[in-house]
Amino acid sequence: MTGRLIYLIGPSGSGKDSLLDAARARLAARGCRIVQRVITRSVQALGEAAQGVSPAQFAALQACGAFALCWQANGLSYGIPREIDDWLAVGEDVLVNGSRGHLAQARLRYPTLQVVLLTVDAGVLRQRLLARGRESPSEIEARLARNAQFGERLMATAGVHLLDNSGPLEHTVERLLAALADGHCARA
Ligand SMILES: Nc1ncnc2c1ncn2[C@@H]1O[C@H](COP(=O)(O)OP(=O)(O)OP(=O)(O)O)[C@@H](O)[C@H]1O
Ligand SMILES: O=P(O)(O)OC[C@H]1O[C@H](OP(=O)(O)O)[C@H](O)[C@@H]1O
Repeated sequence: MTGRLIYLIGPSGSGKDSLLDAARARLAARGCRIVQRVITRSVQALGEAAQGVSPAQFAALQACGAFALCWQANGLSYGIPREIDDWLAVGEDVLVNGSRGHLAQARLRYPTLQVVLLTVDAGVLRQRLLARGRESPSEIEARLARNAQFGERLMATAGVHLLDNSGPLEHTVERLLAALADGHCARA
């Protein structure tokens, strides 16, 4: 029996961490794990359920095969611990906060990956990033510029389930849970 790997992606500031936090208990009640990421970000700026490591520590973990998936973006390195393979192997569903830039590689390793793309109106996105205040104004502009690389191409990609988070977070939580329960997140 193999569990489902659900790969949540979306622009920086679209609300991935907020959505995972808000849905965490209900996902757990359904047997879906949310994996803790390893990120080369200072503990002060983590702002999410992630493990902060130095670049040297990240490189050492990567070298010894600690990650099922890993990527670089926004000047940081991100790793998904390989424990997810054990969970999937015993039939547990696993949800990861992924990267749009790493989607093709993730699909190569996990051909049945279920992709959920969180979307948000452009003006709302900028306001949310500014209000969050985790990055400097120039870093925020760089993140918005990164979004332009992806454009709307991903929204038209087969096997990508769109989930809009421009409105209240509680509504997005309900729609995520419904999509997962109904199997609307078709396997790629
Ligand atoms: N539906 C919503 N309504 C209002 N504010 C929201 C909503 N969803 C998220 N936010 C706020 O938007 C900001 C960005 O959300 P969050 O940090 O979860 O985004 P993210 O996609 O995880 O970003 P990143 O990829 O950069 O970590 C936060 O300040 C959060 O509180
Ligand atoms: O732009 P793309 O490739 O989708 O994602 C790049 C990475 O940046 C964001 O993390 P954070 O804002 O640093 O927490 C995402 O969660 C992702 O891991």
